[in-house]
Amino acid sequence: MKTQEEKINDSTTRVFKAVFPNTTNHYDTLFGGTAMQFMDEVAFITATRYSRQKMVTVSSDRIDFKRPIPHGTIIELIGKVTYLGTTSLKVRVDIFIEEMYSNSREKAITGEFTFVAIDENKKAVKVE
Ligand SMILES: CCCCCCCCCCCCCCCC(=O)SCCNC(=O)CCNC(=O)[C@H](O)C(C)(C)COP(=O)(O)OP(=O)(O)OC[C@H]1O[C@@H](n2cnc3c(N)ncnc32)[C@H](O)[C@@H]1OP(=O)(O)O
Repeated sequence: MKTQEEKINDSTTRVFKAVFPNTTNHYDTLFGGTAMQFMDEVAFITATRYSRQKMVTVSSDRIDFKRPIPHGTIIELIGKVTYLGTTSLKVRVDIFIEEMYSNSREKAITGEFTFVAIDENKKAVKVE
């Protein structure tokens, strides 16, 4: 039986993507809405890997866009469970920018998402 800390570590989810022009706006930076979609997906995967239950998004908390993400960079999204409630849990997702041809790396976006575990009748159930 895993401890809560082991479950959080094991469910921490890292996804890399290359930022190509099909995801960028007229400033040549990643669309904010596209970043939010990537984050929701990584948060969902993290919540599901933590609980192995059906999870739905109930809320997205504040999302801070600290740096623009230029095309031609690599981004890493990291999702980590930060809070466990009774039927809900929170996942923080950070996006880091890496330049392709140097070791430069900086945090660009941070956000938090709340998920609720549901049963076959779509009712909230305890997160295991
Ligand atoms: C063209 C290309 C397209 C590509 C595209 C790709 C998309 C790539 C993205 C993929 C991403 C996948 C993501 C899939 C997941 C969905 O998409 S889910 C769809 C969106 N979400 C929904 O439809 C959920 C709708 N809401 C509900 O069904 C109900 O509110 C729920 C979730 C069953 C909860 O029911 P309820 O009666 O409100 O429950 P209640 O007992 O009041 O609260 C339950 C818990 O939620 C908490 N809670 C309730 N409201 C809130 C709130 N506003 N804030 C924080 N906590 C709250 C409560 O505090 C409680 O927590 P605990 O104290 O038990 O821990």
